[in-house]
Amino acid sequence: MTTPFSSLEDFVALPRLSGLVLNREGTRLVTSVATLDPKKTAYQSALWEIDPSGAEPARRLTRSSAGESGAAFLAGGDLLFTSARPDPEDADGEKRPSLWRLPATGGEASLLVTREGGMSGVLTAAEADVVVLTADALAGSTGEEDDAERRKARKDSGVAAILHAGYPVRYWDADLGPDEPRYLAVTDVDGDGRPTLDDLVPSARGGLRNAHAVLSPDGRLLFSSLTVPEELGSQRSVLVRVDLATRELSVLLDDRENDYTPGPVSPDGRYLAVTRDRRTTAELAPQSSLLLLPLDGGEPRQLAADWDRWPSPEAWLPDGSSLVATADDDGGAPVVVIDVATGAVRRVTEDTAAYSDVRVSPDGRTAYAVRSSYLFPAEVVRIDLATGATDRLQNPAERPELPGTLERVESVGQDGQAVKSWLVLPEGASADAPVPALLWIHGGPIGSWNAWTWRWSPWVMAARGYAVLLPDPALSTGYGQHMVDRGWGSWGAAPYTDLMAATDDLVARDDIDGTRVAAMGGSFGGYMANWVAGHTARFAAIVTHASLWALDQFGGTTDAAYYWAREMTPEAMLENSPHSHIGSIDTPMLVIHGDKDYRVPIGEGLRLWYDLLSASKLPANEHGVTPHRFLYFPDENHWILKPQHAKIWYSVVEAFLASNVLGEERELPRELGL
Ligand SMILES: CSCC[C@H](NC=O)C(=O)N[C@@H](C)C(=O)N[C@@H](CO)C(=O)O
Repeated sequence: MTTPFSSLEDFVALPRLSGLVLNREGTRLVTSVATLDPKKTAYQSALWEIDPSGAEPARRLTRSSAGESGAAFLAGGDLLFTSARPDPEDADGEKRPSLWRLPATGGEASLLVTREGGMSGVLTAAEADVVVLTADALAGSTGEEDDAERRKARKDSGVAAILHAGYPVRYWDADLGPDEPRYLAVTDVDGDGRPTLDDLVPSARGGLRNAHAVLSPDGRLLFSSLTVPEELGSQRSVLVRVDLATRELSVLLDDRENDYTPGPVSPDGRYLAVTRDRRTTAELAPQSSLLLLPLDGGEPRQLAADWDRWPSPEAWLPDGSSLVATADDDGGAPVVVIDVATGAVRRVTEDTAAYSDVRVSPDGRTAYAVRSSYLFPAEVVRIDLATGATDRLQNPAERPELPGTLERVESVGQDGQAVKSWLVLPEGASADAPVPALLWIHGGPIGSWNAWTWRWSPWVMAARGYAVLLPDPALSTGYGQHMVDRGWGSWGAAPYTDLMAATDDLVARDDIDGTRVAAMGGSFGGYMANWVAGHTARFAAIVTHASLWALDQFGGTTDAAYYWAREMTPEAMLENSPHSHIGSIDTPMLVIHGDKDYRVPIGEGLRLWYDLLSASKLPANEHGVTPHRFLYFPDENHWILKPQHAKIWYSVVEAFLASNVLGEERELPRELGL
C-alpha cells in the first residue's frame, strides 16, 4: 500500500496543525497550519478558521510568504496575529514581526503595531480589549525609541558580543542577551491613531518568563513567572502579579522548594490556577501539582491531591465550579474536569489521544481542543463535557492513511512494575513473514510517547518494513509518581532494564524477527541508546541523535546545568555516564548531531565520534574506515527542522539500518555529495 509515508517528499509535505483559540462568543475557532514554502526548504504557517458546529469546511484566513502566528482574539471579536509580512501602506518599510489586526466583520488585515526588535507572542484579555505583547528589549534600553536606536547601532557596527554577569547564557538554540523578555502593553488598542507600546516591568531584568503569562479576564492584571537567580548558577521561578494600571509588581508565591507557573484566572477573577513543580534533589524526583490561589491574599490550596497524575490546567468552566485540565496518563493525555470545591477528578475524553489547547464554550457544555496520537497528527475536535463524546471537526487536512497498525503492549520490569509501550506494526507483519524491529527510546527523560511527532515518525519506518516499539520506561510520565521515582538519579538502572524487558517481549513475538533489531534514541533517548551500546550486543545497530555521552562535560556545558546538577552529584554523573563503557561497544553506531544544539551541545557528539573511532571494539582501521557513521548538521539545533534536512535524516537512518540490520545497501541522497 502506498501512503504519504512511503515517499519522504510526501511525508514532509503533510500539513502540520498547532494551537487553537476561540472567540468570546464561542462562534469562531482559529488554528495555525504549517506547510512547505514554494522552495520546499522551510515551513510557513497560516491561520485557518474552523467551524465549531462542524457544518462548514475549514477556511484559510491569512496568506503571506512571511507566514502568520500568535493568533489571539480581542474581546470585541477582531483577530490579532503576528507576521513579518510587508505593510501595503508602507512600501519601503522593513519586514519584521509585527502585530496585525483582522476585523471580525471581514476585510483585509491592517498593521496595528510594529517595533525594531519584533515580538514573540500576544496576550489578550477575555472581557476587555487589552493587549500585551511578549517581546525582547535590550537590557539597558530606557524605552522603545532608545531600544530601537541601540539595536540599530549594534547592527550597524556588526557587534554580536554579549557580556554576561549571570546564568544561563543560552537556551535551546538561542543566545540569551543582551536583550531580555519584556511585557509591552499596547496602549489604546481601539483608538484612531497607531497604538504605542509601554514596557510594563522594565526593572525585572531578564527574569520574566513570558511563555507562561496570563491576563485576568478584565485585563487589569498580568500573572507571570519571574526567574530569580540563586547562588551556584541556580535559579527558581516565582509567581508574580503586575497591575497594568499602576505597574506595581507583587510576588505571590516564592520559596526555594518549588517553581511556580501561572495557569488561567477564574471567570470571576478571584482565583488563579497555578502549577507547582517541586525542586528536585538527588533524593527527590520531580513532582508537579495543581494549586488554587485566592487572589485576595489567602493561602494556596492543592487540588486533586489524591490523584497520582500531574494535571496541567487549561481552562475554567464559565461558572467557576471546575477547572478543565489535561494530564499524561497511560500513553495518552486525556481531558479531565476537576471540581474546585472537592478536588474530585472526572475523566472526560475516553480515547487514548493526547489533548492540548483546550477552550471552553461560553455555556460551559462544550470544549474544543487539539488532539493527536500515534494514529493521527494534531487535529481540532469538539468535546461534550458531560458525556465525553468527541467529534473531529472539519479540519484543514484529512488524516493521512497509515502503512500499518498500532497496538498497546505491556511488559514487566525487574521489580514487577508494568512497562507499557505502543507498538507500530507494518502492513503484512505476521508469523509467516516476521519483520525487523526498532526500539525507540524517548527523551526528557521526564515524558511519554503519547502524541504524534513529526521528528521521529514511526510510520516512516513502518512504510519501510520495520516494526517500531515505543516504550515508556522508568522516569516516564502518566504512570504515577512511583514510575518517576524508580529511575531518578540512576538512569543506567531501572530505565535501562525496563527497556530490555520490553525488548525481550518484542523479540519473543512471532511476527517480529528477533535477529534483526536495532535501537534508536534522541536527546535523553540518545543517552540511553549510548548506554545500551555499552551494555549489550543484542542490537544489530544503534542510532544516537543529539545524545548525552560524557556526563562529566555535559553537566557543565548544557544550557541548564543547574537542572541536571540537582539530580546527580559529579560522582553519580560519572557512574551513569555512557562514555565510561566505550571499550565494550561492538555495535555499529550512527551518531547524529546539530551544531546549534545548546541543550545537548555538539561537544557530546564530537567526543562520542572520536571515542568510537579510537576506543570502541569496532575502531577505524588505518585508512580511517569504520562501520560507524556521523551525520553532522552545521545549521540545525537539537532537532532537525528544515524539511530538506529531515529527508536527509530519514534517508541516512534508513540506509544505515538497511546495511546493518537487513544486510542491504541503499543509495544515499545525492545532496550529501558522496
Ligand atoms: C531544563 S533542562 C531539561 C529539560 C528536559 N528534561 C525533561 O525531562 C530536556 O530538555 N531534556 C533533554 C535532554 C531531552 O531529552 N529532550 C527531549 C525532550 O524534550 C527531546 O526530544 O528533545
